[in-house]
Amino acid sequence: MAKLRLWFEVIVWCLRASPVRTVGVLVLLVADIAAVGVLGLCLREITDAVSGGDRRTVLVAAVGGALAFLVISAGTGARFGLMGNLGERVGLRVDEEVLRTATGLPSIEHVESPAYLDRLSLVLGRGSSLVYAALAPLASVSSIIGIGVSTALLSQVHPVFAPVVIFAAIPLLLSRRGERLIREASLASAQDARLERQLFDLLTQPEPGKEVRVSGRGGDLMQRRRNSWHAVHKVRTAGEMRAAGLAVAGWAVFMLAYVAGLGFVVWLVARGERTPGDLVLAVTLAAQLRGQVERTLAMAREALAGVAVIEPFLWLREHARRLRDDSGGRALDLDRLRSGIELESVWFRYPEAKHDALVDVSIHLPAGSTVAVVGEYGSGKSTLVKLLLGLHQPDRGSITVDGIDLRDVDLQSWRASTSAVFQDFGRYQLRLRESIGIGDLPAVSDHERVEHVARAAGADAASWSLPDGMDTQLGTLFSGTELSEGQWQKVALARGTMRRGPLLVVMDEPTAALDAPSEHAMFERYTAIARKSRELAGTVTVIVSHRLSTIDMADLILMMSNGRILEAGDHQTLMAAGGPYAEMFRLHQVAHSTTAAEPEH
Ligand SMILES: Nc1ncnc2c1ncn2[C@@H]1O[C@H](COP(=O)(O)OP(=O)(O)OP(=O)(O)O)[C@@H](O)[C@H]1O
Repeated sequence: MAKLRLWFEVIVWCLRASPVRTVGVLVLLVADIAAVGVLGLCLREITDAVSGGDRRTVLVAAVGGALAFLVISAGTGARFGLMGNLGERVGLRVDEEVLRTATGLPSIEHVESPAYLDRLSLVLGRGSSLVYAALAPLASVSSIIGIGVSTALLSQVHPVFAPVVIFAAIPLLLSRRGERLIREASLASAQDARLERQLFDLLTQPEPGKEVRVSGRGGDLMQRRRNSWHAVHKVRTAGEMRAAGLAVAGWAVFMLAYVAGLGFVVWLVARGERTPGDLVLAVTLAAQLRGQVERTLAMAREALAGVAVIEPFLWLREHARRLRDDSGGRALDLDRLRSGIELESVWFRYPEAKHDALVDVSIHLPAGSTVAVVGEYGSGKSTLVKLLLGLHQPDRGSITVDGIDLRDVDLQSWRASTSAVFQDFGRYQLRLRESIGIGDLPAVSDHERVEHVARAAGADAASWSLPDGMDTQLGTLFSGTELSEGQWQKVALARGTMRRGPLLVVMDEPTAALDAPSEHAMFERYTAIARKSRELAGTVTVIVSHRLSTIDMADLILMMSNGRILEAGDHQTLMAAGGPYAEMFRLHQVAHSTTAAEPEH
């Protein structure tokens, strides 16, 4: 049912994209049905009229035959050309829908799910195949009628030709089976294909490329890429070989029947039971029948390529609909936090991961507090903040904001009440003003506010001597000015503070690219901003950091390990408790004093 609906939808997209081309394809399909029969009949008339000396019939049949030949020879090419053009236009529409789905969903579960990514890689850039899938049934009907007309005319030559269509259907059926094998191979190798693509990007793109060159891991990565390529190639080649074997077998059956049939008519003509015109008709129709079957197969191949896109396309749609339904709820209507954010027995595991990333996490983050999350690598700090932002949903347990469960809230409205800066921040190659302003889209043209935020974050066009001040184009993509890592980070920080009075501010290692003095200055500035937000909206500010020197001023420190909160409290309390936090702090101080005591060379 969903497939039928999609079929109608694609036909409507085609008509909207180009009514002339769509109708052109349909007209050519109908013309193709008649042309083969007309050509055969005209050739028979010409042969018999030449023997009988009937010049007028020869002339009329020659014109008819020429027109039919023109439709057959030029029509198919023209039809594929028109369909290709329609495919490109509709492909854009399909890509847009997929991208809108990918970016418009409230959570990011989908972009971390291999099942989703596999489907996405099969659909993106291949939307045009849907046009073939939608028009192919019509083309197939036209081809099948054409084959029927040819068969009926051949039966006129001799009834023994009536079952010829069965022989024409054998290659069709075997080819369909072959295409299914190719499709299965393509899905089975999608994950390796994605890995191969990723390794290729890693080796060729400038940012990761630097690291690869310095570390000298280029050869190893190339070997891995080669292995992935071979894995993909092996599965796909096996599928293609089996499909080719089936196609050859189908054609062999058809060709045997074709040769035997023509031999039979030659024998009938030799015995004087049929005219030479009948022989020409049989030769023409049988040859054209082969062409018709070939065209039908080509159409079926295109259609199946489209079907290979239909399944993942419908899957993505359904997946997006489910995620949207799951996240449906009322808008969060809070102008300030009174109690705070409460996590109660929260468990979370990434799709297809083997371990829980969060294990039974329960904690109250009081309104107006600054919370620092610390712990070793992979202990669950980023996962915790992603759940707080609603980018993932807990598998068990709940997160409530002033008593309202985030599960019952329209996540877009919660997102509108939050600000976040991540370690892997975006480098938006826009003008500096826009790159900061998009942190709060409705305020992107508020120059005064953008400049104030930029100054506060140290993303100051004047001190960076940018050629066009705040209007300087950033990045090299559009011949703009490239910024240093630290400068890009300051832009990201400024963007993260554009929103006024957010209820939650998240900083997931936002200062990792800054030197120690810049980081210190940055935290002083952000503590002041957090204080102001706290008065305005009871904002909870969550800072994830590995640098203990920057977190001892937090009101609440969460010490994480293996997805659990081991300890929670302020710096003095945790130090007095002498637990894992105190131990980590002591080791940090020892390491720091050892480094400081080392003689300079
Ligand atoms: N997208 C993902 N898919 C599967 N597992 C993931 C994913 N992201 C993180 N994990 C796993 O979840 C656990 C917690 O990861 P998380 O990124 O939250 O740790 P972290 O404390 O922020 O680490 P770091 O300090 O290195 O940033 C780790 O075991 C990690 O391997």
